[in-house]
Amino acid sequence: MAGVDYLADERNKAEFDVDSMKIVWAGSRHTFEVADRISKLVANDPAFRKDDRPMLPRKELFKNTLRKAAYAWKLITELRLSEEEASKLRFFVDEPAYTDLHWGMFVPALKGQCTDEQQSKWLPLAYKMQIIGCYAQTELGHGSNVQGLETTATFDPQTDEFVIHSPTLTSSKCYHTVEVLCTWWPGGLGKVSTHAVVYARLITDGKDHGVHGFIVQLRSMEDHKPLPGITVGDIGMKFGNGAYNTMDNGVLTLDHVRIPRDQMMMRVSQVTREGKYKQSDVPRQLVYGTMVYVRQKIVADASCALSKAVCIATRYSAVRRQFGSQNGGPETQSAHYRKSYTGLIQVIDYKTQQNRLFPLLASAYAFRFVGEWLKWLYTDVTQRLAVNDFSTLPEAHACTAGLKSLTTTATADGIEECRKLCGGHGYLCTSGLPELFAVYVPACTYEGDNIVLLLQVARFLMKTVSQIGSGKQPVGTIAYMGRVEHLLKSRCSVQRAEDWLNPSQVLEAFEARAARMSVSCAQNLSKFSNPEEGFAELSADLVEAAVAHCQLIVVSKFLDKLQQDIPGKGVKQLLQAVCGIYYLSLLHKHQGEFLATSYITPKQAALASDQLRALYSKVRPNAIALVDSFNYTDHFLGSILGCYDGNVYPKLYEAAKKDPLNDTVVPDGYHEYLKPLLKQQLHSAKL
Ligand SMILES: CC/C=C\C/C=C\C/C=C\C/C=C\CC/C=C/C(=O)SCCNC(=O)CCNC(=O)[C@H](O)C(C)(C)COP(=O)(O)OP(=O)(O)OC[C@H]1O[C@@H](n2cnc3c(N)ncnc32)[C@H](O)[C@@H]1OP(=O)(O)O
Ligand SMILES: Cc1cc2nc3c(=O)[nH]c(=O)nc-3n(C[C@H](O)[C@H](O)[C@H](O)COP(=O)(O)OP(=O)(O)OC[C@H]3O[C@@H](n4cnc5c(N)ncnc54)[C@H](O)[C@@H]3O)c2cc1C
Repeated sequence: MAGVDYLADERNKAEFDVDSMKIVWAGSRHTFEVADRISKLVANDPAFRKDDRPMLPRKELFKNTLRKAAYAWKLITELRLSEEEASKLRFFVDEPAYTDLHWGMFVPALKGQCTDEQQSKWLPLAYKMQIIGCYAQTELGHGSNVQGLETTATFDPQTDEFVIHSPTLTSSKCYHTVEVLCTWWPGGLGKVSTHAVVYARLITDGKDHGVHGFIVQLRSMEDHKPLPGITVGDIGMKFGNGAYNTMDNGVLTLDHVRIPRDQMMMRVSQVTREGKYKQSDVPRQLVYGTMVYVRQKIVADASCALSKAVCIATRYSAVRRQFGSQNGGPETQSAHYRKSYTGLIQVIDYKTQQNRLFPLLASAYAFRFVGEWLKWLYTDVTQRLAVNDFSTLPEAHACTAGLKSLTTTATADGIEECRKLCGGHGYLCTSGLPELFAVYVPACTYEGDNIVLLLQVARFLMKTVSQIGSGKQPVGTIAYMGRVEHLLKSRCSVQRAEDWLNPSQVLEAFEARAARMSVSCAQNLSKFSNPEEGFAELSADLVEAAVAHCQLIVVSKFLDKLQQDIPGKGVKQLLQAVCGIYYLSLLHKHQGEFLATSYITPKQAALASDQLRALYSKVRPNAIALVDSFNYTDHFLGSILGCYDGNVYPKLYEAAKKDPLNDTVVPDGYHEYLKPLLKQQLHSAKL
């Protein structure tokens, strides 16, 4: 039944202005309008079809991605799209591709690590895609430990060149196996990139200066063949069908490959014509700047992935009915469902479903706002660096690392929970959830393993605690440590469930928990004579303290958002309820920590749970409108269960009919394998 909106009754229940919420979600009216226009452009163009991805063999899948990327570029140039519109177009095409790495890492690395002169040479080529680049840092044997990379860049003063060399095949002493030490993983490297930013140990005059970035041409601009000394290829199939296999993650060995001296990225440090190593007046850590940039982007992206999953699970939970009486249904049902499902319960009305779904819905909003704030922080630190103010760099590193870890872990887990929330149908590829999970889950690993990144946050926290009382006042996200004495002895004043809606009370609860966990770790660390040994021994506790600190940041940025002027009928009130669900569900989940640090009592924890249930009831009638506010097209969602009109069952049935296995009634292989088997059983039965 074309045109019927099976979720119309749900939409009519909304108590807030959805159009205004769409603007809040997008960040501004302008951003909303761009996203709305570009998403429809993509959705209406059959060239961007993506429902066939799980069924395509790798080569075809990959060729399709090349086709889509080339077509997208054609549109971008022909329609003269702005940088903002072009990046939205790539986003809504929604297919991992070499372009993510070209625009997402190669170009930012050139911008952040090259001198002005180098940028004026390389950036115009990259902007016009006359060269395509990737970010080649990770090696087969070294990913997290960047300082341990083994590729070398040795300066040859005779020729004014660097000789880039991957360690050769070396015999491993144990097991007598051969260990290959090469670059491994970079996206876009395997089959596409003409150039790479390669990270290698800089050697001048026999001295090792640590890891630096170099621009290396990989392939001929004439025939795309690897240049002499370069061996390059794809690393093979990854998790899931379709999914991230549209990306050519690659392997690279460099056998004494020569590049001109001016292809060392020289913003942070330089090598002179004479081979002298010079360090600029900037911290060495700026060599890692591209990772800080991308981690910030990944945080913003987490809310997109989680909101997609939540939109699917919420719409489907309103469509799906289980149990209940056959006689007399809730009065809000649409005519269609009243006829066929009278009295059956929408699964979204089960409190257990709400208890799993609504905190994820709230997390999607929370990550959106913290992502906005992190973008501001990143812009701020970049402006400071430009005028040699490096004071906020450690905080920016801790925030990007910690929030990248927190949001990607919660998002990956959340997508999987949404799959389960959709019952059996969630397991179908047509639900969109298996592919979303398979594409998303490596975000917990790339750009820094999430545990490794939390340990960076923990180091920052321990450093801050050790400086308390030294006169150095902590600022920014760590300012609460300046009030540590108060936070260690204060007690929660909540007496009624509604008191948990008081922002300053909530903030103090999260600050007290984070401060107490950090201080407790610091006290335990001080018992070790060797601090590094202590850090390793206590690392599990340190990770928990880091998580508490990062959750505090997300909660505080959500509360800050609510201090702003938010126009639109009922929008602010709904966001207050959503924010409440975010922090109260965290409080409930980590109750043990809030109780163990003695800031709250068991009675206050119970009151928090009461308030949380009340907020579920407030959000329930608004749930569909809250996910409609993401403004996702059916194309972008890529899910039958999440389709806008809620007409799920006929669509599932039609999609199943189109599966290649249903091309024939009798399957291929029947005559070879089934018939003889069945005949044999018939024969033995007769005997
Ligand atoms: C489908 C994509 C979807 C969404 C994304 C959206 C947009 C993004 C676009 C494209 C991305 C697409 C796909 C992703 C592709 C993935 C790419 C990659 O994975 S690239 C490789 C990334 N690798 C890593 O992240 C490695 C992790 N390791 C590290 O970062 C560091 O080595 C580590 C932080 C672990 C360093 O530890 P440490 O032992 O302390 O080393 P070091 O001595 O080097 O550090 C000393 C000193 O420096 C501080 N520090 C460390 N890092 C930074 C930094 N980045 N910035 C500032 N400061 C830093 C460290 O804290 C320490 O400080 P103190 O001395 O203690 O003060
Ligand atoms: C899909 C995908 C795309 C990628 N794209 C790129 C790319 O474009 N360019 C690029 O250069 N790289 C890329 N990578 C590589 C990625 O950056 C690394 O895999 C990542 O940084 C993790 O490093 P690792 O693989 O060495 O993990 P490992 O460090 O080997 O992690 C293994 C385990 O050890 C634990 N561990 C490691 N160190 C510690 C520690 N100090 N303390 C406690 N636990 C520890 C980890 O928590 C983890 O559980 C990509 C990876 C993936 C999966």
